[in-house]
Amino acid sequence: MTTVVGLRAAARVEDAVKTYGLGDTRVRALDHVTVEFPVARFTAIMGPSGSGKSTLMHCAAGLDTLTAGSAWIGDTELGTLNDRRLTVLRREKVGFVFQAFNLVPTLTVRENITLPLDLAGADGDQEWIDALIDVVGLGDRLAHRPSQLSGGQQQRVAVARALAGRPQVVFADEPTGNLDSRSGAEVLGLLRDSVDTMGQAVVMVTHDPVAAGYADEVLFLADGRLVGSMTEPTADRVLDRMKALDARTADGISDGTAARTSSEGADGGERR
Ligand SMILES: Nc1ncnc2c1ncn2[C@@H]1O[C@H](COP(=O)(O)OP(=O)(O)OP(=O)(O)O)[C@@H](O)[C@H]1O
Repeated sequence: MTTVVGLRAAARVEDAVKTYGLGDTRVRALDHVTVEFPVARFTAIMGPSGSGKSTLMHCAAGLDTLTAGSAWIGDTELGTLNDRRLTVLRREKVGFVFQAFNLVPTLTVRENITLPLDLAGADGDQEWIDALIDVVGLGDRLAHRPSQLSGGQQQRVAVARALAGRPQVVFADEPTGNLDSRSGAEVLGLLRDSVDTMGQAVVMVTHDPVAAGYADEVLFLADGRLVGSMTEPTADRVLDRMKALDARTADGISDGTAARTSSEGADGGERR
């Protein structure tokens, strides 16, 4: 089992198994995965297509349920919550950033940013909201609707919205997938800043080695298993590792020993 010495977990899954379908069509999307997402750390999840990245993120974020094992946000095990309490926990403790921005088209920029707080009936910390608006650089666009913004600006609104309620953890699913490289860099810089200056926990699924290079640690999945990790990643090193994983997947190599332990993961991948 993975252990993170001295780092508090904002979210974690333990011995997570997720299967889809029945009989011949049964797919094991997660195969006994144990991982922690610490406070004040930016974790990227990478792996070949179909390796289980989205499934891991969705189950860790309470958007989907595990077949076996447990998922936790802070001290709360998600499997113990009914639908209503799970919805409240997601609203109060989790921030989401999606590839497609998912802003509400009829609301202004400011209304989109404060939406999670408004839904929770909370006033929020206005100073904090103003600071966020400042950081995302959209102070002169607050009365605009999303359709009046560029893709990069829309995603910056989405990041501000995810951070508005100071959630326990932010999950970002391909947040730069629809952006050009400059806008992508701005969004990744914002996520990075939220980790460095606010101690935010950020978990990001990405196919992009450059995006993964912004993280503190990259976790690699293959065939539903955690097969390695890399701390202090660079785009080049991540790309090399992905090439090796893709080759391994293409060869159909699955040696059954992929579940990671704390000392596994090349490149000094032991978790800090
Ligand atoms: N709702 C579903 N029903 C059946 N099988 C599913 C479902 N969702 C995912 N799967 C299967 O589970 C496995 C993992 O899928 P997942 O979407 O988590 O992979 P991924 O690594 O995010 O892939 P990609 O990089 O292509 O988005 C795949 O084999 C996929 O076909």
